[in-house]
Amino acid sequence: MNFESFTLLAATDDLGVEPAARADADGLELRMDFADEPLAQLDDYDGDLPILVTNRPTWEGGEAADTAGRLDALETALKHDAVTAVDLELAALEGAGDHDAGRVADVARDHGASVVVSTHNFESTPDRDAIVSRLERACDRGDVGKMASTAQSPDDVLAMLGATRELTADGEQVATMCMGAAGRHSRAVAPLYGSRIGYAPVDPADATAPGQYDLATLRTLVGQLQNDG
Ligand SMILES: O=C1C[C@@](O)(C(=O)O)C[C@@H](O)[C@@H]1O
Repeated sequence: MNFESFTLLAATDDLGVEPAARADADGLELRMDFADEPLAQLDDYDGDLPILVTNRPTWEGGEAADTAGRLDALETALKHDAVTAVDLELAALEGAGDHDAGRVADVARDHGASVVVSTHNFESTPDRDAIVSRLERACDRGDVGKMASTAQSPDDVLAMLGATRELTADGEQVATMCMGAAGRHSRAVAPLYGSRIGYAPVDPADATAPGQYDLATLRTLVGQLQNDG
């Protein structure tokens, strides 16, 4: 996955959804922190879609303990040919937590995999300049800078879309979305402003974040809006 154009990922904790995702997804996001035996799942995987692996620590809204083992698991996952991208938290790359995530980025590059550097806010959305500044730091450390914030108003979504457009115009690769009910439509609209990655569960009951559309719906929405252009 090079993310040179919009890439829609089926977000999941179960690689068994791959056949059902093929019609609408460009790849899978395996949320290793949500999954049962994620490395065994990767050992058994024989699907067609490429995989981005994420192992989100508890301090960034996930379920993985902040241990060296969390990063070790990502490094082991990167040894699988189907794994062509990895998500690393900006905070982990900038020294938060107890372990240096930079070693995972090095392994990713050794395997020709893309590095998505992510940052999340489950309470609010910063102003546009703060979004730009934080995403620039993320872009400096990987191939795509990603922000998922929580919108409380249409103004929050406007700030995220404006930042997305600004950074894209500057030549940066970003992935942006606003979580929650007020931000939900940004998942369909942000790609028109340059966002490179979307996340959606095959089954809406299996959402990995607030406000996600199901995969088929998001593919339809983005496709129709892109065709309107
Ligand atoms: O960081 C992201 C984005 C996301 O939180 C979303 O809002 O769709 C979903 C997560 O699975 C993914 O790792």
